[in-house]
Amino acid sequence: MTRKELFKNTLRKSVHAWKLINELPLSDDESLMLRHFMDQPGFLDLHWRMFVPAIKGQGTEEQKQKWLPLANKMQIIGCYAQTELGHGSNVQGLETTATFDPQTDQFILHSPTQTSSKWWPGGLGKVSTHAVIYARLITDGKDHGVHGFIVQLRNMDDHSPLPGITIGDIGVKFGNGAYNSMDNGFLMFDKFCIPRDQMLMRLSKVTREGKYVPSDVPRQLMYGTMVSVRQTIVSNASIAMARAVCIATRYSAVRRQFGSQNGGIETQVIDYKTQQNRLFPLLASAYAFRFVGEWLKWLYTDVTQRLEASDFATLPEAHACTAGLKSMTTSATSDGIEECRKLCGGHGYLWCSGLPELFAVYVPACTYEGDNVVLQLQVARFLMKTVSQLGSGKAPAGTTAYMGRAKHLLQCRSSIRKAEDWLNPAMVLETFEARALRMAVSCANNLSKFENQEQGFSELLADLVEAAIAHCQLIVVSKFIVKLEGEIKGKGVKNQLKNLCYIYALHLIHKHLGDFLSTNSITSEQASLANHQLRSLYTQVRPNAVALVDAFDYTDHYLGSVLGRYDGNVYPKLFEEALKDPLNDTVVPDGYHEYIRPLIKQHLRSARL
Ligand SMILES: CCCCCCCCCC/C=C\CCCC(=O)SCCNC(=O)CCNC(=O)[C@H](O)C(C)(C)COP(=O)(O)OP(=O)(O)OC[C@H]1O[C@@H](n2cnc3c(N)ncnc32)[C@H](O)[C@@H]1OP(=O)(O)O
Ligand SMILES: Cc1cc2nc3c(=O)[nH]c(=O)nc-3n(C[C@H](O)[C@H](O)[C@H](O)COP(=O)(O)OP(=O)(O)OC[C@H]3O[C@@H](n4cnc5c(N)ncnc54)[C@H](O)[C@@H]3O)c2cc1C
Repeated sequence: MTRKELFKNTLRKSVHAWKLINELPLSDDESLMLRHFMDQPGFLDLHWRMFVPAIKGQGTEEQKQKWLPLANKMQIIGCYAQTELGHGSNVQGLETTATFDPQTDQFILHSPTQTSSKWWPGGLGKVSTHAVIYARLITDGKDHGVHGFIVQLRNMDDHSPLPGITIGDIGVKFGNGAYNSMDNGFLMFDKFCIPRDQMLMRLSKVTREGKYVPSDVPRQLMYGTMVSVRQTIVSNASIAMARAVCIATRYSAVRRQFGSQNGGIETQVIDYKTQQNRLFPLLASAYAFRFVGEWLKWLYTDVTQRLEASDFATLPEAHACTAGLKSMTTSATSDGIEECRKLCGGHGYLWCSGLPELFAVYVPACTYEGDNVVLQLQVARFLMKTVSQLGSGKAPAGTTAYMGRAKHLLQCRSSIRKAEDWLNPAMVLETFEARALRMAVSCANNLSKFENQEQGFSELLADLVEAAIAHCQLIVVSKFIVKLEGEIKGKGVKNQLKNLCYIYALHLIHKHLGDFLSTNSITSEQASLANHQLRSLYTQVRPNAVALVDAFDYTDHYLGSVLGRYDGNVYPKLFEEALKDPLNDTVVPDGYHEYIRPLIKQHLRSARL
């Protein structure tokens, strides 16, 4: 499809989905499932996942009563317009202004520079009638920082932009289809006025007289919508990883290369230990991310309930966990999808393998909802704070509780003696805890050598990110282990999941061996025992690998991959796909008479001379 066709077709699908949701009707969970099968980014994502939650989280009761019924019936369509051309990560650096005019009881929204143009918001370019706009609040000449406002963008009769608003799509993005179904947009305000009651005023207010009244709740609650989406992105990482792994695993069982004895059949590539060493850790990651996603959902629900009761104690941890796990799982999934493409050899590069499109549509997850490095630095700040409070009498809680055993973890030596010890959950966990704590403490020690903490922090950024990743990996491993300790339905399933859990953990040790060795969390002998155990786990997973991806229950239609077909009938279908290509509509291609024939005829003439 052309961009225009793709966009229009996505509108058609979205509106049809909305019709089904109402007519059947579908529950919230079923509606999410429908979005999952629609399988295309579109304006509904931003309306439901960001616009509505922003009003719910930051609006007063009156604002919610006014705006939510309209949004819930989709009588208005909204988006989340925070990022600008000049600033995305640095939210406090946004430039759009919202200046209160006491004469008219209005805010005047203005884009003072080119870099202050809103740039990127999904659904903004062509669809949204409204947006939650983030802008600097100015009253009586004083800048109070960034706040949220509900703003109507387009005329409700003919969809034209309201006077004072310039709006459009930012252009084609990475990939062929992929994220191009979405109208990511730009927006500029030219002294555009909105009534005072359209500032989202749950967290702070501006009175009729123009007085700014901050509330006593943390201002970071303004970032709540991002926390909520980051949490869902972790579960989505599992879905995308599982999809790529399903394709690569099934195809690896179909594909044969080398190893034929006496004219017999060749070896299935899935039987090569190199293939297993690249594929099975990704299979394990798909399960691991699913379980940590379930846990994160619980954590998010818990913190939301606490916030409602004005208990803000766990907010920093919820922020660190959602930011860190969003970052870690999306980076691993993007890399994993690309690895799955390579695992499928040349055919993985074909569009009909399903992997190029999956990669193109998935990879912006490393950037949207917070650049992955920027987010790990938030985790690092949280860890440095926690380390600095050790010994103060305040026991670390939640995911940093292990730091409370700092004395032990800083000096303990791993008691792994034989390969099977690597199947002991307590030993594995302690190894990850020791590594994470030692990396965090080492960063804290290095930071303390700087007189200026901020300067030290910026000097040590790379180490800090690594410490944050170590902490996040510990969380994923520990939540996988917790999952195994709970009730798991299905005969034999627990053993399979155990294998995957240890593959996940031991492969991380292998991949980050430098961390584990340099922190003395393990010795090189223990590392080689881990590798030995890993190979044995691969052998155990091998006979069940296809069943473990079939368990994701993806239909062929959803997978959209000739290589990942359930029936394994790959080769005839590759031909079928090739023959569908428009280039094969004619035997002699368009352009032959214009370019090829004159070229070769000229060659023949000169050859005769
Ligand atoms: C089934 C298939 C379906 C598929 C559907 C997929 C689902 C996804 C749908 C939507 C898809 C895409 C949408 C994408 C939308 C967007 O991208 S919206 C824009 C997102 N933008 C960002 O994420 C910006 C990133 N930047 C920030 O979040 C912050 O500014 C940053 C965290 C970098 C902080 O910058 P600072 O300037 O340092 O922060 P301050 O504002 O000064 O605050 C400092 C303190 O506040 C704490 N903090 C920061 N963020 C939060 C938070 N969210 N919650 C709680 N606390 C927070 C921070 O730790 C500091 O605390 P301290 O002072 O140290 O104690
Ligand atoms: C597909 C897509 C959809 C989006 N949808 C929306 C939307 O609906 N609404 C919306 O408001 N926004 C949206 N965005 C914008 C998105 O949230 C931002 O692009 C994102 O937050 C990253 O910010 P940035 O572009 O400013 O990156 P930058 O911060 O400019 O990053 C550039 C580089 O600088 C590095 N960097 C930046 N700061 C630091 C630092 N402090 N320390 C070390 N390194 C640093 C980063 O790691 C990165 O390598 C979307 C983006 C994409 C790609």
